[in-house]
Amino acid sequence: MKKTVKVVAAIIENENEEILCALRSPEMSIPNMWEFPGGKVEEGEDLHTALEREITEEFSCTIKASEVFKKNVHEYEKFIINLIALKAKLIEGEPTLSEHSKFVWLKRENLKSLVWAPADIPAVEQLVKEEV
Ligand SMILES: Nc1nc2c([nH]c(=O)n2[C@H]2C[C@H](O)[C@@H](COP(=O)(O)OP(=O)(O)OP(=O)(O)O)O2)c(=O)[nH]1
Repeated sequence: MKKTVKVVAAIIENENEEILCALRSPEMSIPNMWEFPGGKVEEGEDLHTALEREITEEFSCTIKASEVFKKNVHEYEKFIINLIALKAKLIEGEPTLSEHSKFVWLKRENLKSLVWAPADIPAVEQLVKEEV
């Protein structure tokens, strides 16, 4: 049976209504695909704490996570992902690359120009439709 992993992802919006998009590196699972940065929720951890921890680990900056924006369960070849995307704001520092290949800040209308991890598509679609 495939394992289900619970993953939180941050939709971090800046003051220009741009959203942080990160490219998974060739060494990561689901390589060379764009995602909303985040990672796996640890045992006993709440969603907000998990997300804030992951962003500090991966981007050396501090965010404040807010509401859940979109949930999606997606079956990959090797596992099932329960992806929970939360809105977030940068509260300290600027994102710095470590594990990812690159990151970009994009306006909602340009999000579909990237090749997204399949599990992220519903969140991308909802963001493109969202009124700001
Ligand atoms: N962080 C993140 N992961 C995503 C997204 N969409 C998607 O399919 N994934 C997949 C890629 C990975 O297989 C998994 C999350 O693992 P990860 O590698 O980012 O998390 P982690 O840092 O906790 O993992 P690790 O240290 O155990 O490798 O979920 C997304 O938008 N954000």
